[in-house]
Amino acid sequence: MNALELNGIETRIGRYNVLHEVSFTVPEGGVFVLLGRNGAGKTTTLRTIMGFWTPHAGSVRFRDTEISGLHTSVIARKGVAFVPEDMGIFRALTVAENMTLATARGQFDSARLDWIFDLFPALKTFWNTAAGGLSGGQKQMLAVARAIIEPRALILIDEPTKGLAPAIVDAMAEAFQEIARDTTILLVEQNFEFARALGRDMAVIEDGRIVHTGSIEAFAEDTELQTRLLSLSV
Ligand SMILES: Nc1ncnc2c1ncn2[C@@H]1O[C@H](COP(=O)(O)OP(=O)(O)OP(=O)(O)O)[C@@H](O)[C@H]1O
Repeated sequence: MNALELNGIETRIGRYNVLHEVSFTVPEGGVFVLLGRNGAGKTTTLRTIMGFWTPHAGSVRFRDTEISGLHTSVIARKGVAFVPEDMGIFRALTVAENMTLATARGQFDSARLDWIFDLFPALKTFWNTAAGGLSGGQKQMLAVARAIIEPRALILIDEPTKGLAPAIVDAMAEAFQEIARDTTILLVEQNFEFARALGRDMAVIEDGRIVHTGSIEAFAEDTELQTRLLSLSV
């Protein structure tokens, strides 16, 4: 069974057709990377999966359930979480309060919380600090921690390394590797080295269309393809 399958997705925002026949399959387990230039449609794809946009055609299957057209809260309850690019944290609330709000019943499973503290020790250190006072990397860690405080089958993460220092990016990569042991991650990234360190399979989106799918290692070795699709030179 696959974690996620998009088939012929068309998403319209206002008068604009943003996604055109978007199809790709995310296997269960590990990290799947969606790459693309600015404005290519990566965020719209994640928002469509999460039910913030309803596609006017096509299907989104999460495991064996059709989820397109369902309300975001229903999709979340089925085990899908979203870490948006703006992180969606409450700056005036403490780390503890941000985490509590992300739980299903306002209570922590203590073993799970310990696991999160091992992944992101800064969250334990700043547990009673207002989230607005955290560094950019710590805010991103909080955003990811909120998404995994309850067990999830699939998390959608939008450009988590944007603007972060290299040492923080390395810590994030380690944490994602651990998270991906029992959760499928669909990662939108522009940092190809980060994506490559984590990912196994990938898709490239351009002008709202999927223009390439395959293994990330094959893509990493094909510099001509990278330059053509992403203007990358690695
Ligand atoms: N709410 C909106 N209203 C109108 N147009 C939108 C909206 N959201 C996205 N778009 C348009 O859809 C296209 C895809 O945007 P999207 O944010 O999905 O791209 P992206 O690949 O995530 O880019 P970035 O890397 O810059 O975040 C862009 O042309 C954008 O202007």
